[in-house]
Amino acid sequence: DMALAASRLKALLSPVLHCKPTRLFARYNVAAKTAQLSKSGLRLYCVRMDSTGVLFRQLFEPESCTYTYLLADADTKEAVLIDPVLETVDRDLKLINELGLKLKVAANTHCHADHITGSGLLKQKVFGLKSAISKNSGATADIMLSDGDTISFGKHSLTVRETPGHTDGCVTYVTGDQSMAFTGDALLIRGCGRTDFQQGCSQKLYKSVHQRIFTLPGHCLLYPGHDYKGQTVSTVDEETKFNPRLTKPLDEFVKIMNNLNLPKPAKIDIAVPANLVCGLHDV
Ligand SMILES: N[C@@H](CCC(=O)N[C@@H](CSS)C(=O)NCC(=O)O)C(=O)O
Repeated sequence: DMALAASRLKALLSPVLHCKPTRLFARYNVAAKTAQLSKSGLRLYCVRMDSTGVLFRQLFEPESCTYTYLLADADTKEAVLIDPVLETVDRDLKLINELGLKLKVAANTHCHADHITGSGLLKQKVFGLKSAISKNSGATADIMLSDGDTISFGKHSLTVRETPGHTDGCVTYVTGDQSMAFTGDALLIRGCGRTDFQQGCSQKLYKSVHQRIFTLPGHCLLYPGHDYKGQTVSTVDEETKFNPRLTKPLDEFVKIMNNLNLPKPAKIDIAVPANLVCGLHDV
């Protein structure tokens, strides 16, 4: 009957549309709405529960335009938080508690320069929580990650791919089925992380993206560490076709990166030292 057909269609379309239909409207003109949304206290996030039973939330911190990602095993309730932000720790914990999840690991994609990580404060608030960061980051954490390491949550896991270039310690976290990758600041949607401080190197970044991210399956969903225009998700196929920087040959890419002329992140002088020790609250 019609109801059954409609529910089957919805189920079929769900992974394609990715967001709950009501949230799809928020995708349009999101840049113009971001300030308004944050003022009204509404959370801008994307929802997914795929057939493998990974529960997923994309959370946004509007001051630094940082994405935090929550992934959990829907059965065991074990959860991982990628790139938590100090200012939104209570929001994240509220959601984690509402969903009945057990937060096991707070994993950073790198030592951030623009905001303070929430890992240290989370460790104070969640008994047994472990922090994780690349061993090449210069920072301290409970779990020091190397290429190929995995972070498990229930029957699921994230695999570490080292993607240096924005910083030496940048990593991309890839789900076990390679359907999602969390690229931090190595690859942004139609952009990439800057390479003008913290060991930044445009040649290294180009190699990382081409060899470690663009080699993932074309349908792999790419979730960046930031977005300044309201974009939420991309795919390997899309970025290999439309990324205005990384589709260029290496020499042109290097020229683009040398001429970005971006102002220094406002919080760099407090964020970097704090993030070397897991945020203001220490490991
Ligand atoms: N205005 C922001 C900093 C914006 C910025 O520099 N973003 C970084 C990632 S955070 S270090 C970046 O790599 N941007 C690339 C780009 O093309 O925009 C602030 O003051 O915090």
